[in-house]
Amino acid sequence: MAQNGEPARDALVNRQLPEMQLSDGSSSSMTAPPPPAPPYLSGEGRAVYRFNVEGNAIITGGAGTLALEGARALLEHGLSGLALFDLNLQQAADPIAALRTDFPDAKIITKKVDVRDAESIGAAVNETAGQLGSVDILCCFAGVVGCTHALDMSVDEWKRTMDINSTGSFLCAQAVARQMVDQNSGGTIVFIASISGHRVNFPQPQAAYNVSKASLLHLKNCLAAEWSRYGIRVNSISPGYMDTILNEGAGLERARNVWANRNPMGRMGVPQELTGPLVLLCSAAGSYINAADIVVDGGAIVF
Ligand SMILES: NC(=O)c1ccc[n+]([C@@H]2O[C@H](COP(=O)([O-])OP(=O)(O)OC[C@H]3O[C@@H](n4cnc5c(N)ncnc54)[C@H](O)[C@@H]3O)[C@@H](O)[C@H]2O)c1
Ligand SMILES: OC[C@@H](O)C(O)[C@H](O)CO
Repeated sequence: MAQNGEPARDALVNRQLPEMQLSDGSSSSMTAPPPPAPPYLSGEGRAVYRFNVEGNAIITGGAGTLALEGARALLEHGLSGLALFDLNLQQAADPIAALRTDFPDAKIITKKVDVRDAESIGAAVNETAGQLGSVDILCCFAGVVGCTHALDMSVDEWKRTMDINSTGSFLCAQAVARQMVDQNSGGTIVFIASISGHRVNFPQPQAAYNVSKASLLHLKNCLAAEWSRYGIRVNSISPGYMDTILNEGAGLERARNVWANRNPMGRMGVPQELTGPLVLLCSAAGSYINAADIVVDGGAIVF
């Protein structure tokens, strides 16, 4: 029953969750993590304050264009510590240095990590927790794209795309969720999926990429269902065509015109346009957003 505009919080806490069967044959019985404390509508409970980003984040593909823009936004909203994981950190030496200059109070570290390598991910997550004190947020941006007709697709290209975009995101989420469960502090995980996971890209042939991104949309549902009991929210963002290096070369010049012409807004997106949803999902403003996908594509998906 609501009183003074606030939910009856007592009714929401100490709720027993349905038991879940574990892999060792036992079952877990847990109490639901509590909702945020009141006041909801006044003072620091106001929405504007709920967009503060607290704790420390790991961002994979952290040397990429969209990831660096996301990192900057999380730091602007209060992130204390940031670990950028990428295979090729050198490509982003300048923007990473700029983040360190612009956010002198934040601890910013980098780790060379291949998201296909479970062992090195585990070690890097442990080291990050040691260096920053905790891991509270994971954003999985690491990804690759290829434009090969399905008739010509090699097994190696198919596997590489799936290994990095799909399995790589799972391995990072698993390692970070293990850390979050040990911390007993909950957390939030965001996969960067794509509108390519919702529909088939046109005009470029991208079966492997499209399927890898579709897998993330359901993976976030599965992990949200399993990990909410530990206070871990799992969501995704599906960008449309954004103006980044990923969409340059490889014969994509003609495709760029097609994408803009088929978009109700008549243009591609710019990296900054992803940052609002990322901050929402990584802050208390998103505390009841779970297993959701936020499409950021100018309306391309319906056109
Ligand atoms: N740009 C777009 O239009 C668009 C649209 C939808 C989704 N996305 C997704 O957003 C993410 C970021 O895209 P971007 O445009 O910033 O591209 P980007 O190429 O700038 O960034 C991708 C990053 O992933 C890193 N990476 C690749 N393989 C890796 C591996 N095995 N281990 C660790 N890191 C690895 C790269 O080094 C690179 O820094 C990708 O997952 C992409 O699929 C992009
Ligand atoms: O659907 C948009 C993308 O995921 C991506 O930018 C594109 O398909 C890469 O060429």
